[in-house]
Amino acid sequence: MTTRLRVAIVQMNIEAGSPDANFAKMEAKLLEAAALDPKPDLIVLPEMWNTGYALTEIGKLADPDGTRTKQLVSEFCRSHSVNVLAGSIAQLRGDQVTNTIHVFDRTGAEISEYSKIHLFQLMNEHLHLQAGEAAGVFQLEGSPAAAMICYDIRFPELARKLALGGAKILFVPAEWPHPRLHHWRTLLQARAIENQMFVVSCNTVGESGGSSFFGHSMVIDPWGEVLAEAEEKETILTADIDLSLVDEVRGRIPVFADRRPSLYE
Ligand SMILES: O=C(O)CCC(=O)C(=O)O
Repeated sequence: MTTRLRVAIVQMNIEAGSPDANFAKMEAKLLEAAALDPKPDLIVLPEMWNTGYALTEIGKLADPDGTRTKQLVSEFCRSHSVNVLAGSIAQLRGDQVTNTIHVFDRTGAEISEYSKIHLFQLMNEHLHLQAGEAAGVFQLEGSPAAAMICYDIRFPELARKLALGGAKILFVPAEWPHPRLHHWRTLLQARAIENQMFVVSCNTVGESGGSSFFGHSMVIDPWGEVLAEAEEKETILTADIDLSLVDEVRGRIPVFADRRPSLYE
């Protein structure tokens, strides 16, 4: 098990409604990230990067069973010996579409899948997408990790459940728009501080469907310190994480031992 991880976050402009263009761009971005020196252990991609928020035509655009995504990313992981948290994609399952993260290890094996549990009514997600029904912790290079998607970070009880399940690092692919930058930064920091874990978020940039996405992907440590934060432009943001800090912080302020769930659960 390693406690040190170098992460590379692909903050990019997604072309809504154009999976071919987004797949071509993502392939180039993955190559750019893997070529960084030092090389990252993990590459993190944003929410719905294959289609963007083209929700009214999402049934036609979504990746059937995630096949195209899995082929691209799994092969990439194997040939570059890198882990990829493949953001989320719009995925077709039968006649429903989910907003789904796939995680692949260095061998190209899929190690986790998560579909967004909380659909964002303000952007009509509930009219076009099927909500996920399960959340869980997975092992990334031997360390417990978890993922949520965008609006999910407004639900502290989900993050707490994942932390209680052992997660030391939480990944948050997103397409979070203006004008709620202060919500984004505050909620991400709060999830890190209250759960004493790393938070790694990957937002998008650019205009689409009447929304403007502000970037500001962030890496936050278990004290709530911002280790890295992107600006409002396309970039690959990197940070070095030492997961042993989680145990140190949890030892200093024993929030988990001090909980009194019988009074509030
Ligand atoms: O909660 C918010 O303000 C933004 C959420 C969002 O854009 C999403 O979940 O796609």
